[in-house]
Amino acid sequence: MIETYQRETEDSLPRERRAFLVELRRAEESERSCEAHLAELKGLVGTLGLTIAGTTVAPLRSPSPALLLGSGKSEEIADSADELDAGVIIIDDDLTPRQQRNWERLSGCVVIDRQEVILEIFADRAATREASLQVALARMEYSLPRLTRAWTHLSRQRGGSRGTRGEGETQLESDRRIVLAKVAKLKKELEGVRRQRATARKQRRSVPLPTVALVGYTNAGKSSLLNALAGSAVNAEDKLFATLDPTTRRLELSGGRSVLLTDTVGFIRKLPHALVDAFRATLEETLLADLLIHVIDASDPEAVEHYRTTRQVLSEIGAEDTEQIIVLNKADLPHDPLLLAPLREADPQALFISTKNGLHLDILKERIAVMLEKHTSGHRYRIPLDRYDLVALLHREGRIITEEATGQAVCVEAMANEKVDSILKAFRE
Ligand SMILES: Nc1nc2c(ncn2[C@@H]2O[C@H](COP(=O)(O)OP(=O)(O)OP(=O)(O)O)[C@@H](O)[C@H]2O)c(=O)[nH]1
Ligand SMILES: [Mg+2]
Repeated sequence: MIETYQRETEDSLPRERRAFLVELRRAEESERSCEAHLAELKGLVGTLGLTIAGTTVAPLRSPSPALLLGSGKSEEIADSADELDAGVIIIDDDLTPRQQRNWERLSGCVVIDRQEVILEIFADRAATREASLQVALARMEYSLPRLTRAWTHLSRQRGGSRGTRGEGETQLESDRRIVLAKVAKLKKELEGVRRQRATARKQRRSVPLPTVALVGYTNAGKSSLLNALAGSAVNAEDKLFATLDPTTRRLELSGGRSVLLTDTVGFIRKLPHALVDAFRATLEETLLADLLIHVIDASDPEAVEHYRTTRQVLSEIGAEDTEQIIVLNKADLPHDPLLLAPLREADPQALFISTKNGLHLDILKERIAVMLEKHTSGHRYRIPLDRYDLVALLHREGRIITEEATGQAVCVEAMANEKVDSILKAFRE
């Protein structure tokens, strides 16, 4: 069934900003999850600043190499887009370069697949040099086999210039060479930026605090949780992919313990591989963490699928074995306990929280402290006040867990390497 939208929004934007959305429904997929996917796609497309002229759900039985869908259905979709005056068709799946080209020929529209939608959003969001370079690289990797398309990127079309079509073999070859040269240049520049970041991380690590990374589906509330726990003001918005760069804050736990808490980029169903590759360095913050807090929007009917997607991306980057605390966020909103049962099965200790009203944040902090205990169990030293140089040494070279001044001595619980420990041996308790 083709669903159309009200005329007023239809008339307000030119044809090239009006999109017709196609959700594919595979045999094994339930109607409910298909609807949820379409709702998510609408959110993504809205984020891109396009108007939705109409939507349809097309059953996908056996994928065709030419158009993915059968030719009859494809023509029907192209006609609907035309009737609704949509200049963009968005298909919520991956299209091969050939399928995309065929679709554009068939419809006369710009035809965009899911990967490109996500790439475009990342491109819009990228604020730092590193994020911009990473996204640029991912986009080039995506566009390289698609150089014969009428428009390489939506943004170009948004900018109003249609770009010249790479006509003929020679034009295509020179386009390829240009793109490859750009890729090489970007990679080199990225290397430089990453080296800087590695240095920054090393400096942070030289105050060796345990690290905790917030991970989860986009819009789950990771940045909000960082703000609520660490009292910071990281950008948290009802926007998909509000965060592209990791932000780290110090979090004080009970008993004078501290940890470093890092907010990271959100994940999404079918996250383009090119992006996972490009963001590998950023995602390293997750990989190197001692503990992950997996944030789930409990009010989202797709919470379980979001959980699985996040697990899958974590395993893609090699962080699947890192210990996790599952938090079911937005508990202040209505949620269905039955729907969430698989999550409680995966982690019987999964904790309902709300960053909005502060529910259970104290318990979460306790839980973090307990989980990190094993990373922080060191020795207790009783250091006389006149040997404050040794306390300073521990501060410099070790990881302080607790510190307390008592009369003539300072009692420090700390992790230290063997060398430092041997210097302090006489003061061990
Ligand atoms: N009702 C309610 N809303 C919340 C809660 N936590 C976060 N939100 C809202 O959810 C939206 C997304 O929050 P963010 O913290 O930006 O989510 P994120 O996981 O960082 O998202 P990305 O950076 O896009 O991956 C915002 O509009 C928040 O205000 C909560 O406990 N309850
Ligand atoms: Mg965020």
